[in-house]
Amino acid sequence: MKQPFSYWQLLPYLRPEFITISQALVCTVVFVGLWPVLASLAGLISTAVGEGDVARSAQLAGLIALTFLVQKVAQYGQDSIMAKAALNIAYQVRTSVYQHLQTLSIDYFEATRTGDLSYRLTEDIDRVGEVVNKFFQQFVPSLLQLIAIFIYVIYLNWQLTLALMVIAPVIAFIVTWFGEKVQTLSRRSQNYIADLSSSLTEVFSGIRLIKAFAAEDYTFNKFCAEAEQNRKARYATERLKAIQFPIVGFLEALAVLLLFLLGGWQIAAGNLSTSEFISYGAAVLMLIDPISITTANYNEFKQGEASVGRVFELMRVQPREKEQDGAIALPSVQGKIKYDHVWFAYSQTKEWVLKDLNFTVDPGEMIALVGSSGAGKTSLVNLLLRFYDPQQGNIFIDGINIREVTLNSLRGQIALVPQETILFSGTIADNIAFGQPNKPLETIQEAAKIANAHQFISQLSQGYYTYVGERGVNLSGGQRQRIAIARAVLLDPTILILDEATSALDSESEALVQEALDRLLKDRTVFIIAHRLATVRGADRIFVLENGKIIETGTHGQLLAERSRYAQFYAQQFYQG
Ligand SMILES: Nc1ncnc2c1ncn2[C@@H]1O[C@H](COP(=O)(O)OP(=O)(O)OP(=O)(O)O)[C@@H](O)[C@H]1O
Repeated sequence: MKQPFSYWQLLPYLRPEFITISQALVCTVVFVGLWPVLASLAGLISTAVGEGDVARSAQLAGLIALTFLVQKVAQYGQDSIMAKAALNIAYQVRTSVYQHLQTLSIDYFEATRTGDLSYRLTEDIDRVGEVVNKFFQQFVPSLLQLIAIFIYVIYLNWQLTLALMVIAPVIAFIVTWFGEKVQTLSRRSQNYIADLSSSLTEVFSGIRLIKAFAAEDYTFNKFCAEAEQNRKARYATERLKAIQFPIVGFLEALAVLLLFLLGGWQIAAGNLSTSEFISYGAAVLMLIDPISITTANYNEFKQGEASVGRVFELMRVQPREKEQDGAIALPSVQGKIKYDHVWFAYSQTKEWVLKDLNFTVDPGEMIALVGSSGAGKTSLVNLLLRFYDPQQGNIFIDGINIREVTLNSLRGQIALVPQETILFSGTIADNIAFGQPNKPLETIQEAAKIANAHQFISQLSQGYYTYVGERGVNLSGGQRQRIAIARAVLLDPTILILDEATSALDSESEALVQEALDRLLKDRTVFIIAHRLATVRGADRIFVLENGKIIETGTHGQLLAERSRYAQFYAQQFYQG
């Protein structure tokens, strides 16, 4: 489907820059207005030189130099002020798109290729900034220059101007045609480069799997095919541009020749003096630059329109889990959780993933969720964080419906420790205090001590200031888990959701992680997606999920005694443990 887009969408971002742009335009008017003055001075000095009048020639030369100087200062003002406005606009667009993306639901990011999103936020927005800059810095001055000089040449000799105008529509038609073509081709090649960037992100993040499956050739061939598509599309655009410029240039040359012929005719007819003809010629030469600049700009604007479209398309995506109007901040809670006849389906599949969940968890209780893969454990906890909303039923924390509270206040009281610890680029301290930049180092260290992480962090070369994440130090699985635990300790949530790591740790590391977890879980309401025997045994209650339903609840001992489904599951999953 073709998206409705145009540069009008940039208008709200131009408004705050109104004063800056106006200042730049004042400089533009001075810059442009001096062109006809220079053309007429060129006519006068050529006559003075022709007459051998040295004094007048020198006087005029001084005047011309001064005019040029003023004009160039005005040009500097226009360019520098406009660059500032354009960069401000790109910055505003970039930050508002980023802010908007943050409000979107998890499923949007699951369905969208991250490479494509990054491309839109970087390359596309840069192009938007460039277009705004060129519009005011080049296009508007060139257009005004065209208009000013045009009025001047009509004033000098309208017959000559009329004749020259015959060629202008031909050029305009050819320029427009090429512009449309270039836009179509360039949109295609931008899509290909976005595909390429997404594939690269996938490949680099899945590099272990690719190597493990010896799939290098397969991914290389896929990469080559995508790179080839991009090459072809880019070449088609470049070839078109290569034809466009010579054709427009040739037409311009023809126009100049025509000028000489017609000028001779007008001088012979007594309608034009030689000095005026020289001014006329100088003015026409001054037309060439703005014509080629507006031609080039037109193409860039067409290309840029594709970028504007791709950027603002993101702004039109609406979050699915919205805050209600008048949502209140969730007050500090005790941690009583109630699922009241909750039914949930993912929007893509529409099949019920959770069916009529109905339970209450008391403050400080630890619930282990067990069940086979796909039973709905992750979905159950996702609803508590409002990553998704249930289609039927409601969830309450301390009796407050979570749909009625602000997302920040809800999520601020729940900590999530995922199976895989994600470390962001930054120091270890930044990672522990993730999202809480003002925490003092001592508090961070306290959290790390509780999480059994302090010792190994202190042994790193730069301690808490050691860089991790991309291009940072490598940490073991157990160390990463303890950083994730420290993160949760620092957040000190009332409610904790823990997706237990499945990968086996060596026994020393396991003991350290377990000890850290025991401290973290104390006195909080906890949901653990349990993969280990020790966890299910230690839970106050176990919920056994099957096909989106809770089929059994109870303690480990109770459930085993009942010869339940849990007992079978236990035998299969944990017996070896
Ligand atoms: N984002 C999603 N979009 C569509 N369907 C999904 C999504 N996430 C999970 N599902 C489906 O929902 C069902 C429940 O998945 P869920 O991840 O909650 O199960 P789980 O018990 O946590 O499984 P596992 O132990 O493998 O993580 C599965 O059938 C799964 O395919």
